[in-house]
Amino acid sequence: MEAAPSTAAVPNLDKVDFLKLQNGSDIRGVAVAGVEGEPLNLTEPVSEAIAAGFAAWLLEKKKADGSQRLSISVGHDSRISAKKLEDAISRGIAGAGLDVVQYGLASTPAMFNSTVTEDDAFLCPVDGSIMITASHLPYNRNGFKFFTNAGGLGKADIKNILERAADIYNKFTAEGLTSSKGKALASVKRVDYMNVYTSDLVKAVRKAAGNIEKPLEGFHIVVDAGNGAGGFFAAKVLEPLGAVTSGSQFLEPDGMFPNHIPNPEDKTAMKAITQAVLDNKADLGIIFDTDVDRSAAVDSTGLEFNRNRLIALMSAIVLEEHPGTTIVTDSVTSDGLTTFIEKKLGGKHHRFKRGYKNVIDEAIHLNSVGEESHLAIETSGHGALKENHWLDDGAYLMVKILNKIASARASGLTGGSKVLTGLLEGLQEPAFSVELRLKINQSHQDLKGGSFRDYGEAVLKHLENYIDSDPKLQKAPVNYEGVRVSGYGGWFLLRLSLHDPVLPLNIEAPSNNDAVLLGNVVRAALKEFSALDTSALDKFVQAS
Ligand SMILES: O=P(O)(O)OC[C@H]1O[C@H](O)[C@H](O)[C@@H](O)[C@@H]1O
Repeated sequence: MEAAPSTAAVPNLDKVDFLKLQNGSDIRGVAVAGVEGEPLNLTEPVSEAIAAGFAAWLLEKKKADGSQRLSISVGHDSRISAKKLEDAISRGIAGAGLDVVQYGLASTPAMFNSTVTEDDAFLCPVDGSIMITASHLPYNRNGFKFFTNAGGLGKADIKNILERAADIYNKFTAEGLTSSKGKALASVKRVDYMNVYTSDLVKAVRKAAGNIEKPLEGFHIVVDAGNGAGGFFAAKVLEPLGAVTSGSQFLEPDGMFPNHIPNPEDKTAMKAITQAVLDNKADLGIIFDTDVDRSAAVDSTGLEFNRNRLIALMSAIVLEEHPGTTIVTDSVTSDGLTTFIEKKLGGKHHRFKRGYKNVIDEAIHLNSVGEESHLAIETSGHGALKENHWLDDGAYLMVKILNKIASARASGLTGGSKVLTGLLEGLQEPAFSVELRLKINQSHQDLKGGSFRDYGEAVLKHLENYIDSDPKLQKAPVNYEGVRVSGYGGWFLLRLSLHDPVLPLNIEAPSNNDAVLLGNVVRAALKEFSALDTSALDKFVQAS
């Protein structure tokens, strides 16, 4: 970083400092100081510049000619840095001459929805939208997700915005920053958009149940929002539909996340909602991540509908509506899921890559080339339906589940969540499954100054050749990511992480012993790669 010229209003930053904030199709950084080794990089001026960069990108995209004033909605999750970043973002947008519509506490899917809602009274549709969130990451982080009515922005757009932001930032003057404050005060409007969004969810369930006002009457459903932004689901969705929600927990927003990480992939979080269901003798439990684009559920016996089971459940629901359709998932899904989707449900399983944007884009692509697909879903709990604008929406996934129990009730079936559990009949689940994350040491001499991605690719290539020489192992005939191999009654997948210098290794097998045999194959194949930290794998095979 260069020294700041004395006239600068902000410390000087290079373009690369901005580009480091990119995390796939999101922006992520440190917004709260005080954690050792994690210096602040998502400051207020940086955020203001990023918002101005988005505004400039949007003006160009929409070819706005000045006759129409564009507007951008801004929402946030429960993080402690939310308010200051909301102000900074608003200044960036207003400074660029666009209107700002603040929603306050909101969910990521609701923000996208505001670009497609037709409702003048709520200043909708907006032209663009920004969600301030860092999903399930620790309290000191924050970030941004951007939307237009075409969906979430992709990687190339984010890079473009960050490049613009770097230029804008380095031209900030003290007067400019002061004047953007004035402009923001004048052009910010506040709207209770979550009311519109939640009433749409309520309408969807009522309609699916045959226009019954309270289709969930008699159901006891507990919600765990993990102190993120999803608490609205109990009072604004479930209760108007007639459900009892007592025993729901951690609904109050608290950016220190004092109870558990709001993340349906987290074991402690799943344990917490399961316990709440059992303690309250509830029919169903629902859990969200911080910004409500991911979710999972729990049936009345404590069976978790997350990961492969959530995909199986959603596939069963979607395939009833669209027989034969293709279900696009991420790469770490079980073999049993493929059998279930294809043999039991009569659909097609397209096992693609990890990353919610990847699976959604792939489903859109399949439709464009004539293969019908209605569901794109990841084991992480991200899921999107064609009928819902391919919007990655954890709350909508739960609405589909509620529709199922409400319509079962309407047609005279009793038994609460049993109708859901019944849909999973025939799903084979592995007796043993594990994910081990093998780190690449980026400063190791073996990288020879190259990127960790190049090194990771070399590891994968070597593993692939190694497998070819072992007749007990078979490479997956169709595979889009990493090296997936069957053997010893199970399978493993080694792939590059989407963002980190890590090779995640997933193993599923009929027993712990078989999993160790598979682990040993990988260990033997990788032993010469000294920049790869295989201690997690060593520990796994030695302990077993
Ligand atoms: O590749 P990994 O490190 O396992 O991370 C993969 C995950 O990254 C992010 O969290 C994305 O939001 C997820 O959609 C994706 O599944």
